[in-house]
Amino acid sequence: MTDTGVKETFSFQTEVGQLLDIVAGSLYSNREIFLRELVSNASDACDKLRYEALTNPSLADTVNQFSVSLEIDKKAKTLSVSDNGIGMNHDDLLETLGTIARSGTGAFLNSLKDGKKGDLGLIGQFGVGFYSAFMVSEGVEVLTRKAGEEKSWQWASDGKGEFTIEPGDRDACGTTVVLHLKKDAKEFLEEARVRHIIKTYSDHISFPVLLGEDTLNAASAIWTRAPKDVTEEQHTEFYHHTSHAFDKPWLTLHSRVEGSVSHTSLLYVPSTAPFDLYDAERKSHVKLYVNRVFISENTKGLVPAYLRFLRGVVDSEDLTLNVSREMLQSDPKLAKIKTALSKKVIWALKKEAGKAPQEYVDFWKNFGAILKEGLIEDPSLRDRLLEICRFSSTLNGELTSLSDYVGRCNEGQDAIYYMTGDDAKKISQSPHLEGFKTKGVEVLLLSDHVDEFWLQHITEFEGKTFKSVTRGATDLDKVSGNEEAEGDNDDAVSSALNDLLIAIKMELGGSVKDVRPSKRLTDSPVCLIADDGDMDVNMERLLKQHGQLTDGMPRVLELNPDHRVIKKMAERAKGSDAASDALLKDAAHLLLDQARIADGDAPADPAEFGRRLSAVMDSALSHT
Ligand SMILES: Nc1ncnc2c1ncn2[C@@H]1O[C@H](COP(=O)(O)OP(=O)(O)OP(=O)(O)O)[C@@H](O)[C@H]1O
Repeated sequence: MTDTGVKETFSFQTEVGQLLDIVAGSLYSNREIFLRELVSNASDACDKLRYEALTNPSLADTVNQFSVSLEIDKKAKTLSVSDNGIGMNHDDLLETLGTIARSGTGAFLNSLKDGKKGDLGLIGQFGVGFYSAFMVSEGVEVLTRKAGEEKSWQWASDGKGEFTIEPGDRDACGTTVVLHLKKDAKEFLEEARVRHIIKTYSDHISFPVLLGEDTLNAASAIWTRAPKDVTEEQHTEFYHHTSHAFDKPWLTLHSRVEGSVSHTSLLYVPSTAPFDLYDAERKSHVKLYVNRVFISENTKGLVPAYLRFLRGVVDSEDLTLNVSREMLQSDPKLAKIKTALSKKVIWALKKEAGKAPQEYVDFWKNFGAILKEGLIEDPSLRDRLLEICRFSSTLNGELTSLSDYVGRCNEGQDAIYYMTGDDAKKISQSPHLEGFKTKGVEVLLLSDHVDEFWLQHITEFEGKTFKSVTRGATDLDKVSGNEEAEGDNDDAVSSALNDLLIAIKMELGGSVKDVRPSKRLTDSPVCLIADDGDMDVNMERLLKQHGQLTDGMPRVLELNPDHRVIKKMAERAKGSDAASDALLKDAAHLLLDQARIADGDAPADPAEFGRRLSAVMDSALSHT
C-alpha cells in the first residue's frame, strides 16, 4: 500500500483487535512492563541502525550517540519514549503496528483460544510488545522517520479497532512513542516510579536511557561486565529482553575466550521449553554482536541446531564488521566459535547433571529430544553428548545415563537393549519385554522420534552394542539372570511345535517372513519382530507416518511355546490335517492380528478379523 499524503484510517488485524481488548481490559498487576517493552523496542531500533550504517555508507551521518530518552509531561499527562534509531516509514508502520509481529503474541492468543480465557498472567509470560502500551494508555501516538528517508509519519490509535497514519513532522530519524496515560495510570508520571522501573527492568540496555540529563541505567552491555558483577536479577532481566522469554534461566553461562578467535558469550538455558522448539526451521536464537555492534538475531552457523534452546549473545571482536550477514555465516572464524560454544555448553551440562541430578532431569525433559539431534549431526562431539543423555528404562520410573545402565548390566550381557516407540508408557507394556523383565535384564525405553535415527549412527557405548528387542534373535541365553526365567528345554519345544510352526507359516503365507518359537515372551502368546538386518518396526511406522514408505516388509511372527493357547494349537496341529482345519487356520490369522494390535497397529483386514473372532468364540462356547 502506498501513502496518499493525507490522514488514512486502517483497521487492526483481527488478532490485534482481540489482543487489544484483552490488554486494555486487563487488571494485570505487572502492567509497568509496558515501559520495559517500549525501551526494549527503542534499543533494538538503535541496534538496527548501527548495523545498517555499517554496510550502507549513506547512513553514516545518521549515526549519533545512540540513546533512549524518556519525557514526562505532567500537564499533558503524557509519558514519551524516544530513540534515534532506525525509525519506520509508512509501509513499516502498516506492517508492524497493526499486525502481530512477534510470534510469542500469536502463541499467547492461541493459548487463550485453547480455553484458558481469563488467564491474564499469560500476558506476562508471552509479553505483547508494543501493544502493552494500551494497558496504561487511552491513546498512543508514534512519530517516526526512517533513517535515510525524508518523510516523517504519525501513527495514532486509541486501541479500539482502528489506527490512523498521516504525514508527520520530525527532523531526524528515530521514533517517539507518546502515551496518553489512563486516569488510573498517573503513577507513571512520577519520576521516582519511572526511575525505579528502568533500573529494575532495563538496567542491562546497552544504550543510555535518559530522563532529562540523568542516565537511569548502567548503559553498558551486560556481557562486557565481569561475571561476578552481574546479579541474578540482572541476568533474568537481560534474558527476558534478549529472548522475549518470561521464565527464569535455568542455567547461565558467562565466559570469555582469548585466542585465535576471541569472544565473549553470555548464554542462558531456559527453564521452560520455548514454543518454537520443534519448528521445522530449527532456528538458533543466540544474538551475534561484533565488537558490541548487533549483527543478527539468528545467525546461521553460530550455534548448532541441536542447541537451539539456548538464548543470549555472543560478541567477538575478531569477526569482520563490514561484511554482510550472509558472508559472515561462512566465515571459518564463526565455525571456530561454534565449536568452542558447543563444547562449553556440553561440558557445563555434564557438570550440572553431576551437581544437581534432579534439576538436570527437568532440563532433560524439556530439551533432551533436541540435544539428541546432536548425536546425528555432530560426530565430533558424539561421545560427550552420549555421556549427558538420559533415558527411561524398565528398571524404575527414573531416567538413567548410559554409564549407569552399563554398570548394572548382568553377567554375560554384551548389549544395551532398547525398545523404540511413540509412547514410553505403551512401550513399557509391550510383549517384547516380557522375557527381559522376568530375567531381570534392563531395557531402555526410547520414545522420541529422533531415537530411531541416532541409533542408525551409533552402534556401541563402552564396548556394548545397542540392540533392539524387536529385531533379530534374542541372545538372552548368554545373559545370567533370575533362575525362574530360564525357558523350558528347547528340544522338547521344537518337536512339539514344529508342526504348528509349519501349519501357521503355510496359512499366513507372504504376510509373515517366518514363524519361530520365541525366547522373549513369557505371558503373551505371540509378538512380531523385525528379522536381523530388516528395518526396525518402529522406524517403519515412522516412515509410513511421514509418507516415505507405503508398504512395510513382512515380519517374523514369534510364538511363545509355553503359552496355553500355543500348546493347545500344537496338539491340534499334530493330531489333524492342519491344512483343512478351519479353526486352526482362523486362529493362525487371529494370532497375527493380536501381535499387530499389541504393537499399536490395526488388524490387517478388520472385517475378516471380526468374522474369525466370532468363529473362534462360537467354537469355544459350543465346547463348554
Ligand atoms: N521504537 C521503534 N523503532 C523502530 N521500530 C519499532 C519501534 N517500536 C516498534 N517497532 C517495530 O514494531 C514491531 C513490533 O514491535 P513489538 O514490540 O510489538 O514486537 P517485536 O519487538 O517485534 O517483538 P520481537 O522483538 O519478539 O520480534 C517491531 O518489530 C519493530 O519493527
